[in-house]
Amino acid sequence: MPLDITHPLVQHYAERYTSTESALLQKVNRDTHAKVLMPRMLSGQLQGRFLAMVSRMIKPQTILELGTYTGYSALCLAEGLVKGGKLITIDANEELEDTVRGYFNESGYGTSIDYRIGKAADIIPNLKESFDLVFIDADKENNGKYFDLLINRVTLGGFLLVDNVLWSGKVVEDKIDKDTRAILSFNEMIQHDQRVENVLLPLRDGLMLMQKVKE
Ligand SMILES: C[S@@+](CC[C@H](N)C(=O)[O-])C[C@H]1O[C@@H](n2cnc3c(N)ncnc32)[C@H](O)[C@@H]1O
Repeated sequence: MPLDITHPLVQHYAERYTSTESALLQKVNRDTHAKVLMPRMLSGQLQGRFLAMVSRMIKPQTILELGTYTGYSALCLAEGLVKGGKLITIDANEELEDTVRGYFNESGYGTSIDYRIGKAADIIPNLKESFDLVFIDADKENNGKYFDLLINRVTLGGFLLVDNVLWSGKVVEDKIDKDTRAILSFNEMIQHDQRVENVLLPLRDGLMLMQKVKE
């Protein structure tokens, strides 16, 4: 049985006292729950407002997201882009492409978002940019590989966020499956990496927030 990271009543209270989503984000959230497989993957209001707030604090010129899904978190992160800034978001699933492009165009961030379809590990080596903010939310077993591929592409003082690092609480259970093992070893690796300062936030399914402090 997966654990609730946050007591459901506390979660509900936190959502109630967090800014509401824009009309477009509400639509993305609603449509995803009505029409798309695994809607639980969508960041949602609380985490989405957190991502938007972090991005607005950083004011990034360049953002990279791995795992676009229906575009919800990309739209949140784009809120903090400086004028002329760019967000690259990558997803392996081409089935959602038209819908997601529609949301991006509707958002007003359409020209700032570079949406790529393909496997993250194939696309990352061809990216020329360095990034002020990276959000890793794709295939969880490759979190470590993505961190290794990207850490030299993050600007000094820049930030990374990795989602689902508490894996429905399975990280503290006795019985460990393959996916949980990958999450555990990623968290362990980050804890010992001197290039980053890290905070594991028990928000939703766990967010690892890191700042690159050393080359
Ligand atoms: C958890 S969802 C992303 C949720 C989204 N970031 C949000 O918060 O609304 C994970 C996404 O990663 C994508 N994905 C899985 N493996 C991938 C890979 N190797 N490369 C790129 N995307 C991948 C899936 O297709 C899925 O849409």
